Amino acid sequence: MRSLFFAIRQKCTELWRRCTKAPDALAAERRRSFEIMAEIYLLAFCLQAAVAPLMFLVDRPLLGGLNLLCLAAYVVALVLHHRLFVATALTIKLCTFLVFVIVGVAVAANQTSLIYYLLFAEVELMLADLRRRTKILVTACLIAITLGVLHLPPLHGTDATSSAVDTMLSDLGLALVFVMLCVVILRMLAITDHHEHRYRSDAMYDSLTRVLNRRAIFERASVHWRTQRDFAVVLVDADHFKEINDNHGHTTGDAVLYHLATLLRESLRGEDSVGRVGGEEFLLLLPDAGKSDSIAAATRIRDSLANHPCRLDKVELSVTLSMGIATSDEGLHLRDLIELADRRLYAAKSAGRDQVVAEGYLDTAASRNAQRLAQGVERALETDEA
Ligand SMILES: Nc1nc2c(ncn2[C@@H]2O[C@H](COP(=O)(O)OP(=O)(O)OP(=O)(O)O)[C@@H](O)[C@H]2O)c(=O)[nH]1
Repeated sequence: MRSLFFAIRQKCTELWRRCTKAPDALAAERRRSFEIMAEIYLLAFCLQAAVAPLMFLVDRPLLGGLNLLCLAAYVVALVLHHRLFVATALTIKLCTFLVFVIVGVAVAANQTSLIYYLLFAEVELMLADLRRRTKILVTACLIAITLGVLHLPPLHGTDATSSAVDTMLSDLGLALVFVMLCVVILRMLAITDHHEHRYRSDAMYDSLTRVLNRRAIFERASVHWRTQRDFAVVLVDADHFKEINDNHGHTTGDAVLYHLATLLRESLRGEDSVGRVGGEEFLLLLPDAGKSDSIAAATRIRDSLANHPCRLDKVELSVTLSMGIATSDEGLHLRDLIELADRRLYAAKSAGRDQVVAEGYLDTAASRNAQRLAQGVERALETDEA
């Protein structure tokens, strides 16, 4: 029974997600509005579907029939919304809704809740992806309609039973308006949160390897530096990577980069950071690590790569890594540290690759690559200070 409940719940959640998810092609700034409007259509559909049978039960067939009309209109609106006919979808929904409210007010003894439905229509209008001018114009129309509806002469009878039923319907209507407003606002916040997380993650992480991007890793390094925390930097570069691209294609090269990044991340501790700072070049930050700890980490990475070589289509691609290590006590500025790690990386390459260099080269002139990396640090520091 429990598993059946969970299975149904999962299916419903999946269906809800499928109906409300913005198409991938939709521009980032339009996704939030798209998703919240899709949620409103679905929510309105569910609530009115729940209320429709009640209308027939309490002998209000006209309202019940109008409810069914609304349900059909919401389905059409949702389909059109998904085809990005956003304005047409909203027009259909609003018009059907207005007919429902106007007729409802004319036949019901108690109009209060139906008037509040018009307020909800205004909320919907404001959230829709329409031009400001259109919103203002339609708002003016909604105000006029609301005032007009307030002065509609009631067509209902005045016997005691009918007014008790109408009061019950009116209370139910008001409760539904509250529920809709709460759900819409909470969903709106959740959708905004979700998109903000996504944008922040896109801004921080490298899209190919999912480790930190160049700017984010340098910013993190500058935070360690400013807080005067002891740390080590390790520059890691794949050897002869060009050959992998040349011999197996760029897509295979991408897969190898992804494999290397995953392996680096998995070989380090939780507080360490990995970032991609160039094509096949990664920067590791190891807080509280001295020279011997960082050499141990580098050895762990090389062992891990030896034990888990990159395999694609059952072909094993042999990749080795060269690394240069520097610790925070070896430079007066962060850029010195990065330059030193780069000189040591260069030394590892010159000495035949597939090795780790953690000593020496303190006085050698900076390589061009080191200057490029150091500029990255400066930029990260500038952004941080701004
Ligand atoms: N597949 C793939 N290749 C990339 C990417 N970014 C850079 N590269 C390639 O990485 C290669 C780097 O080549 P080189 O700088 O000559 O270095 P290398 O071949 O690794 O040689 P050494 O570093 O000296 O061992 C170039 O062929 C770039 O095109 C990427 O995102 N994907």
